[in-house]
Amino acid sequence: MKIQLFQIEIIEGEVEQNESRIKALFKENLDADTEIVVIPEMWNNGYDLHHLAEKADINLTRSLPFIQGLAAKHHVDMIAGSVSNKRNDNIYNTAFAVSKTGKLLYQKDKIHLVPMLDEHLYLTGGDEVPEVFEINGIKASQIICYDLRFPEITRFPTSQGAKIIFYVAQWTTKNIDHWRTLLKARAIENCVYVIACNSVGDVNNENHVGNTYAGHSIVIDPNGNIVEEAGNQEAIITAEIDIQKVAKQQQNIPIFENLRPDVYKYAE
Ligand SMILES: NC(=O)CCC(=O)C(=O)O
Repeated sequence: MKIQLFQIEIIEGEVEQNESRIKALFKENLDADTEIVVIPEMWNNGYDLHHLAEKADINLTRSLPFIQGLAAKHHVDMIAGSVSNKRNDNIYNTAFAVSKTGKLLYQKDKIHLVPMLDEHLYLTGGDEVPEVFEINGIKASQIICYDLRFPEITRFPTSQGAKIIFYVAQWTTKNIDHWRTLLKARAIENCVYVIACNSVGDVNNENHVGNTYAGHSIVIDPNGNIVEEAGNQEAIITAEIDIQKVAKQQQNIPIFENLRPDVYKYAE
């Protein structure tokens, strides 16, 4: 199965510009036999957090039809990154996925808000754990950026049978080693494919000047091997994955048979 990741710069506060860019990439860079396209976190406004009250989407009324139109036109399933999204007087960082027929396959809010980008000052965290859903006939789940640091929330969909975990991100260069190490760990500890799409470009959030988004979008197989990885500039990753490798790895290392939730605990 062929998957493409669009590692792009998100222009902060410029929804129309970001939409036009994504549209153009579909026209110019999508391979005819690609089954799933992945785009980064917060692709509508980026981290233009001061203006989210005016600029965030409202209950996906703009972003969802935009992605549905692209998916249907290009006949491809979409891991549609995430967008800033107003709902019930709160603003969330909402991930979603759409099928090639335009069906909304999945929608969840980022749970843990990233203090290093002041997200917690402007957004509301979701309170539902990511779950498994089916995309292109394969069980998968979709997790947003900083939530990668909390392994429990990957374990839930993988224990439900997810074979691919998609991470959508605007992860910064300060912690690029964490990005690569944690993504590898999630693949190895769950024996699944990890497919992670990051952005590039400067962080313009005024409290974080000098920081940049790190790129290094990556596809990692269930044994922790890197299938494809981008550098720190805009790039399209094209990767072929063999989903049978998940079952083989889970037979070789039967972690899901050996789980002991009756023993695991947290300190109060
Ligand atoms: N957008 C994010 O959640 C950024 C997370 C990040 O950079 C990190 O180090 O964690």
